[in-house]
Amino acid sequence: MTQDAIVAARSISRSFFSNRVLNDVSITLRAGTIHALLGENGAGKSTLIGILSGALAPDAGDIDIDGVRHAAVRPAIARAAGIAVVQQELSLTSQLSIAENVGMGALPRRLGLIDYSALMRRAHEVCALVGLEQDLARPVGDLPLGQQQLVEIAKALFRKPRVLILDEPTSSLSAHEAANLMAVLRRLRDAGTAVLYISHRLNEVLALCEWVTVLKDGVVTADRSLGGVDAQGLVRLMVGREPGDLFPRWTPSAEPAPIIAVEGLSAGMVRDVAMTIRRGEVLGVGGLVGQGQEDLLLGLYGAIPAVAGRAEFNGVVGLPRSVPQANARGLAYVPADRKREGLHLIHSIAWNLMIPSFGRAPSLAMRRTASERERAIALADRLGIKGDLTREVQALSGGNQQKVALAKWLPSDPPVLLLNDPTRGVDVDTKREIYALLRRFAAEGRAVVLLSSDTPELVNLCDRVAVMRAGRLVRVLERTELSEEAIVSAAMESAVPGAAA
Ligand SMILES: Nc1ncnc2c1ncn2[C@@H]1O[C@H](COP(=O)(O)OP(=O)(O)OP(=O)(O)O)[C@@H](O)[C@H]1O
Repeated sequence: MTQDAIVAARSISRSFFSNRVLNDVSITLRAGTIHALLGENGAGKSTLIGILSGALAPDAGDIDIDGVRHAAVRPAIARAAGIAVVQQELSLTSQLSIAENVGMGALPRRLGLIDYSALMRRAHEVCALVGLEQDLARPVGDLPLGQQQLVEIAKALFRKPRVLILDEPTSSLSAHEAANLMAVLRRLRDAGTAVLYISHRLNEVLALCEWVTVLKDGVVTADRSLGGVDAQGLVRLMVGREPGDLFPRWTPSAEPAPIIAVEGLSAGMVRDVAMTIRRGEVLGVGGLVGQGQEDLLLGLYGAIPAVAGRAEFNGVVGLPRSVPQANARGLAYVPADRKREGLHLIHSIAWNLMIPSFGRAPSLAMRRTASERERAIALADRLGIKGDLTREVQALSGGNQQKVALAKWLPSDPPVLLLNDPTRGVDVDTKREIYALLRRFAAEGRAVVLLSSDTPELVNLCDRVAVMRAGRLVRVLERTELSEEAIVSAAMESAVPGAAA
């Protein structure tokens, strides 16, 4: 690469207590280059970007910014140099408006006061750029997770960064929004921005990036051009061995009789949805971000009130009116926002895994039973959650937190499992394990409803895919009709009221 280095980190090491997370890591970010940073969950990617952006100090090593050497980057230095980060976990303030969140920390001022018209103008520009079509006065907390992710990206662009670091920016975006973001990143690259792009979606990395640095257990195992590398080659670089197939081979096992049948369901954003869910199937739920997919799952789960609808649920007539009622009818729900809903962050991995199914409180620490402990160990093993199970969940990498959130539901074997984007932020090896697990689950005669922003996952794993737009179910694609193009075009078509799954 011949472009100018803006940031050059050399021999960076960093430990948390006795755990050495980065070991002698060097990386150079150059103007006009999109650079991928890859590695499995827990490899040290977020820690490295924390160090590059001033959120964390290294224990050893130094960092040149525009040719000036720093032992550690302070946040003010990073800001002045134009380094902006889009974090994996959102850092927005729910009560503030979209515009205020986007401008936060860089509010334009005039005569000492906030210049609201300049704020709105610039906020409009960057929101339009990322494809966020919303009233900018709306509180961010009202938006679904995918749109919040767009706000987070708009917030970074608001600062006109010279170095833009994105940690899993498309993990809650649909194929359409992700493609739009990639077009934006290419334009920024062409205008000279250095982009560091972290993603577990390898097709995106191949389509977007010119250079890759791979971390494995905190050590750089590759730092090279992406020219001539294919998806299998990327996996090989990351896991250090020959990759197997990502998706399991499976034969359809759906029973014709539905376990759940719903008509005229309206709940939250959802309008007049008719659908069936069958034992033995994985039913995908897709579409553009924020079209009511999450509300559909929450409506089925009794977590948001249904204003209308008839239903038969596992032999019982009527929609569940509350989460305990849904649990009693055999439904489990794994939320997307693991930090806020799925996990008890200040408790250990073991404690989280020991919480028995359907919300019963775990036994007190002094009285934990051997079977609870054994269950936690077996679950951790089943999903490849490595290391000491007494660690607090908040100290885990994002992907490993997601594994814990999923693992805690597995032993209860609920007849219907509602999953909200379960592989978001999860590395390729764990994805493979989760996919195999979900198909096994279906083969055992249970039903899986898989809301996913990852279109290849919908195509390769699902018996049928329900596509939503503006709160309505516009199309149900059967297995024989499934392709990424079919899902995207169904998502973009205008709504067809009354289409039924
Ligand atoms: N604040 C912290 N305290 C203790 N350990 C931490 C802390 N932050 C990160 N770690 C540990 O550092 C290691 C690297 O985590 P990091 O988040 O950098 O990984 P990552 O490559 O970004 O993973 P992912 O793909 O899952 O996001 C993990 O073992 C994690 O548990």
